[in-house]
Amino acid sequence: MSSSNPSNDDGLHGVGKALKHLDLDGHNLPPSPAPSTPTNGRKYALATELVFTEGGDQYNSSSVPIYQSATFKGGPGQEYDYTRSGNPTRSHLERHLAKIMSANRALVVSSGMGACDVITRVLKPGDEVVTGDDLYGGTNRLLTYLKQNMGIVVHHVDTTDVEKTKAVLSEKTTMVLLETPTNPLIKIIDIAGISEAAHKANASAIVAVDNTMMSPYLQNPLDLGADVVYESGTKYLSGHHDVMAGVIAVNNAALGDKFFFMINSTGCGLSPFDSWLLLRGVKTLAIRMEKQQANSMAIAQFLEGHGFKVRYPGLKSHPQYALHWSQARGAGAVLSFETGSIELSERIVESANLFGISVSFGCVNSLISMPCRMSHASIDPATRKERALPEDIIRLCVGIEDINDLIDDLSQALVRAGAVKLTDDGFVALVRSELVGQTGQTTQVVDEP
Ligand SMILES: Cc1ncc(COP(=O)(O)O)c(C=O)c1O
Ligand SMILES: N[C@@H](CCSC[C@H](N)C(=O)O)C(=O)O
Repeated sequence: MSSSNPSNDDGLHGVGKALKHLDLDGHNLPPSPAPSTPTNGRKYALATELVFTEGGDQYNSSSVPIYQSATFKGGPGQEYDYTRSGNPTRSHLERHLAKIMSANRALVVSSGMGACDVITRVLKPGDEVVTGDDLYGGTNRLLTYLKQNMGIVVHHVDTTDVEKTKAVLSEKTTMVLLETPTNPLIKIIDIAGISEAAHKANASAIVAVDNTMMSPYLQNPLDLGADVVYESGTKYLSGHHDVMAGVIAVNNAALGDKFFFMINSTGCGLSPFDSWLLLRGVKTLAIRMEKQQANSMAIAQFLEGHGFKVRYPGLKSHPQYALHWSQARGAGAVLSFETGSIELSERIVESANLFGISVSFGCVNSLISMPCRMSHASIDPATRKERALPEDIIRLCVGIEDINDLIDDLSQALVRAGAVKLTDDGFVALVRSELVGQTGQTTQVVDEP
């Protein structure tokens, strides 16, 4: 790896020149692992930028080296002294992510919830947060903790409705925290509309968007007026369920510095090896996402075509189809559907074979889960009811397997679970009145949301 000594910038790889433009915060960084494009913004199409990195080390390594070192020798003034504060492998990943997230600065931490923690640490007692009524269970849990223990006022509103959201925004609003599509109800939030309203109510309000469901390949909230975008890198960015990570990206340098301060102070920066794994995963994001969405669309159409109520923004029946496509470039690969009965949903989930029963999404393997029992179990039943989260909802997180195998697997699970009745043309979902007492099971029909 080149040292910070300018005499080593011999121009052989153009690294010395590129450096002048490397850091938009004005830091004149040494030629340690450089991003592929020496400017913020992209030179190539996103699919190309995802794979295009130039390490610039002295051996021209094709893969960025893992600097598995806690400390760096040298003394004051050097760029890296201690991995909690900074590490070349992590820096390379951060610069690469900034480029693909349309940001001036990206920071990587040890999980998506770690990212949410870093962002919400800027809040002070008395500050007000406006957020949605359908949120990942862990985010809801952290916000509830802040409300109950840290004196933060948290408003949960139906953020699909800009007018209802405006009604709770005020000069006291310090942060607006959005998810779109939401997990697990796949509701769509107008990022530009709410960002504008939030900044009108309080010019210094921070609009933070959890972009985990879409990834930077499909949606760039910073381009739509958000101040912060964060993601669970555990999902699409890495893609193989072999690493936990969180990513935060901003254009505002002061905000970036505040988040870096928190990361260095609390020690949640991503480890060198996990940074390397995430960088490797990001390179295949485009190809994975294309295949996962194509499979998801086919599955959504299959389920809807057989009479199930499906929530997926790729379907024209999605109530916010137009809004979603006005701000995103694809529908993603998470969909949910209802059966009318918790027991029936359980039997479907247990009858699937290729769809593994697991929390999380964004992996190359397909997954099936019941959010109320799994990812969202930390939201108490009364709150779930209040927020119209159907107890029977099944979430499918679609992978890259062969689509015929996935549809066969799902068909068998639906038939084995007794969720469908056979017709001359194949099968169709049972309607609620047909569910009561079917196949001798104790099937309790859940209320229509
Ligand atoms: C939408 C969303 N945001 C954030 C997180 C938190 O990510 P992590 O599990 O990496 O902490 C998750 C899932 O865990 C999620 O589904
Ligand atoms: N036991 C975990 C559950 C993780 S859920 C992971 C993911 N966000 C999903 O939606 O499936 C916890 O309590 O956080």
